[in-house]
Amino acid sequence: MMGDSILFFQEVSKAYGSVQALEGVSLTLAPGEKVALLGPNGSGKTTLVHLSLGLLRPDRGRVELFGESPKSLRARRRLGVMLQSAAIPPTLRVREAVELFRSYYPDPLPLAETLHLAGLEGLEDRWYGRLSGGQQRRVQFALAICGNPELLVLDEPTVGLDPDYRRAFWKSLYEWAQGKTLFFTTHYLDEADRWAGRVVVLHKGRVRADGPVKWVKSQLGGKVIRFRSRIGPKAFEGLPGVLQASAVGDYVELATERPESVIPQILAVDPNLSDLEVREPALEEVFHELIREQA
Ligand SMILES: Nc1ncnc2c1ncn2[C@@H]1O[C@H](COP(=O)(O)OP(=O)(O)OP(=O)(O)O)[C@@H](O)[C@H]1O
Repeated sequence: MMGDSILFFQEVSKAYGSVQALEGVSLTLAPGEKVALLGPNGSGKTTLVHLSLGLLRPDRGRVELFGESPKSLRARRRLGVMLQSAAIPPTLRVREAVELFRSYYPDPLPLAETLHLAGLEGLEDRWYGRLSGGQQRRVQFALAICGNPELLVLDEPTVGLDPDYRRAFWKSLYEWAQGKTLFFTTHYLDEADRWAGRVVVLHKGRVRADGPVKWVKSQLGGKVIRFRSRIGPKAFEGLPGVLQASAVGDYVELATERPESVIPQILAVDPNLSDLEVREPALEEVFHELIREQA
């Protein structure tokens, strides 16, 4: 395996019948990394997560968790997991569920701290099956962190959470996750942008981009020039160095690789433009571009 990696994939492929879900995926997670796994529906994210956890076997290649088979009990005791669905008995009370899961781990978090981090205070005596979908998600989060694991794997953890709790969830997670390794999938690109130090973009079962968020953003080499103008985006579209022009609310936005050469030209087209700024593209813009390139 690679050094003291937490998770290691080497040339991993997995097919379901004729559907090639993953193809030649290599990936290493180092201790303490916060990694978001992104990709459109069906790109192979859940398959990759399930392989990491030993729930699936690769057809080809190698998967190691803490340097061992993901099926090994020793490796699993260092791992917390929150998947898209959870088989938790409906008549188990919240406190009982957390106590049960804590008992699987050698050095669990205190019960009160777990309940606090997951926002479950006041719900301890409720049956799991009688909770709302969002509350059940909180219980699943509590079960994922209650063992105080070194690696936390989360598959779309914030689906079904309202915006307030989504924010609270990430805040709690980060409070807990100092020094831990985090691997999560999400369709909310703002979550990856804000909370991951590194993003891996999957598309059609292959890794399309892998690196620090800033690096992935610079992959396309682009910047966005934004300004207010009475003249519409069409007037700027054909200028040399402008890749794309669009109207966003009152603003015109231009994608370019050479803002320094484009700015004098746009000032020549509209000397009265205002609120000029040059910014990095949002992860969302880069993501769609990366996928479009490969379509
Ligand atoms: N058990 C299965 N049997 C057959 N095909 C499957 C199975 N599980 C997944 N697939 C297919 O494998 C591909 C990858 O699916 P996967 O669930 O890994 O994607 P995903 O990126 O997690 O998608 P989503 O964002 O929709 O959750 C898809 O084409 C999917 O239809």
